[in-house]
Amino acid sequence: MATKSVLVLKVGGALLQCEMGMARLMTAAAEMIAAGQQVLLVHGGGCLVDEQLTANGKETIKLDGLRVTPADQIPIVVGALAGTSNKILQAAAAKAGIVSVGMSLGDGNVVSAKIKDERLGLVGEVEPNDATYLNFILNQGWMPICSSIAISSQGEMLNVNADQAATALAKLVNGTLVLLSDVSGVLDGKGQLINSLNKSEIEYLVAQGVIEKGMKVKVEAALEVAQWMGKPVQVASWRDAEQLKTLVKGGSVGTQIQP
Ligand SMILES: Nc1ncnc2c1ncn2[C@@H]1O[C@H](COP(=O)(O)OP(=O)(O)O)[C@@H](O)[C@H]1O
Ligand SMILES: CC(=O)N[C@@H](CCC(=O)OP(=O)(O)O)C(=O)O
Repeated sequence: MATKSVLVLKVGGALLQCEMGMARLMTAAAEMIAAGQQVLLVHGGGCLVDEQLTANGKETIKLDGLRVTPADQIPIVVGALAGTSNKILQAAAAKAGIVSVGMSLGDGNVVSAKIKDERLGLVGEVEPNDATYLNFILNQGWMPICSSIAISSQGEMLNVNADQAATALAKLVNGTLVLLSDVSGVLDGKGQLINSLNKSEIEYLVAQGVIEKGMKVKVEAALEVAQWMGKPVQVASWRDAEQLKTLVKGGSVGTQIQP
């Protein structure tokens, strides 16, 4: 049995287009798993969705960092996230010797899902529900790799922002959440890394337009979990080999979002 809390690592879609980044991340995950650390990987894939929508002649609209997802786009979104993105990561995990289980938010009753806001179409909002399935996988020493496609009780396939998916799963397993993006953390107006941020500082930087789009969604998701758990959530980069090494040792990296 693991003594430390489950490490919930969320990776953004840009990782999937970087072989080296994936290999480094999976090597780090394999080291942690070998040391008895349970790791749950949650992934996005926004850039793959963009590519697939364009290839199919569809247009993308985002509202406040979230993709408006009309019914005719959902098969493409589901294919890109629960299909291609998920399997690319499973393949990279296998190469690093990790036994993984590819899954989505729709599996094993892990979350409950409903439509977030009618204006966004088939975009989901999720709440933690039942950890049995995830704990079963983690207790085998396997790594769940979870996409952000959910299914509502009405049987709708829903597109969930992957940072918000990671938030629900981190709460579900009472885990330690680390959000890994393609930037070293939250940057200030001059492009410098901010080491620590609390609620009022976040509100100020959002109002100033310094934190926007995907980073706004990410920081708000991180703050929610930090407050819920009473401990900081880290926003860091999968690109940075040094940050990954520190993470393996249990250290702090990137921007600490304070409760
Ligand atoms: N203050 C900020 N600091 C860092 N990145 C920011 C900031 N404001 C906006 N961003 C943008 O947010 C992006 C990260 O969000 P997102 O694209 O959703 O990442 P991911 O796909 O990794 O979840 C950055 O690449 C950057 O373009
Ligand atoms: C509703 C919504 O916006 N869903 C996201 C899900 C993928 C995602 O979040 O990917 P990244 O982590 O790479 O940004 C989308 O369709 O892009």
